[in-house]
Amino acid sequence: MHDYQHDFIEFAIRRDVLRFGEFTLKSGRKSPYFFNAGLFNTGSDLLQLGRAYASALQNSGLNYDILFGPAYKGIPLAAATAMSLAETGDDRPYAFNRKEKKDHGEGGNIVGAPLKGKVLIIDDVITAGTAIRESIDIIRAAGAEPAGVLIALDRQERGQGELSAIQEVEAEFDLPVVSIIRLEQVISYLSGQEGFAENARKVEDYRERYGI
Ligand SMILES: O=P(O)(O)OC[C@H]1O[C@H](OP(=O)(O)OP(=O)(O)O)[C@H](O)[C@@H]1O
Ligand SMILES: O=C(O)c1cc(=O)[nH]c(=O)[nH]1
Repeated sequence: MHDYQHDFIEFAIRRDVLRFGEFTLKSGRKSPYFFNAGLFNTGSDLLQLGRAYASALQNSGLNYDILFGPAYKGIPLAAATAMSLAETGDDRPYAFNRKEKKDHGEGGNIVGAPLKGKVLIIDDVITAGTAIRESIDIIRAAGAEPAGVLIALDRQERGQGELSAIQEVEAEFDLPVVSIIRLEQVISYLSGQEGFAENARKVEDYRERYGI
């Protein structure tokens, strides 16, 4: 595990973004853990979050021309990542969409840099893949091509079939999906921490049952 991944898990637990208990997911599954990126909600959270996304992106070696954050939650994520990349001397354009088309002012539903070349999509999580499919449609409609997807946590669990929604997106669009952390790293972190043994066991059991 890289330092930025270890630090990100501690950061997420500290901010209650990563919680342990019993949670019902969109899928109806009962999960012993939940990741709520909406609780990264201060300026310093955004700063640290942007740095974690930027580290994951640089570590991935992905080749891209522009960052794209799908409305709404992807917007601050793409902006924070672009700022953190710039801090490291890697100044990239970024853009985002409006959910509702605007017909006054400059019009259109893309804001920021023009969508050109290889576009990297940044979001918090992929559940069924709907937001990513919509982003790919937007990118292609602008004459650009998707380069990959960057998210915070990969839960590494099956969707309806044998694959996870992330694996389905990778296979359907031949597109890499990179995450800051994966569930297996959360488990490895918990296993090494005093006071987390019970949570580690429950998360491992869940992974046994639903994991990919
Ligand atoms: O893979 P999916 O099934 O699409 O689920 C994941 C998407 O859902 C959430 O956003 P949401 O669509 O709720 O919009 P928001 O960002 O405006 O909250 C989340 O931020 C992802 O974009
Ligand atoms: O599957 C979900 O509903 C889900 C899981 C999770 O950890 N975080 C989240 O925002 N949604």
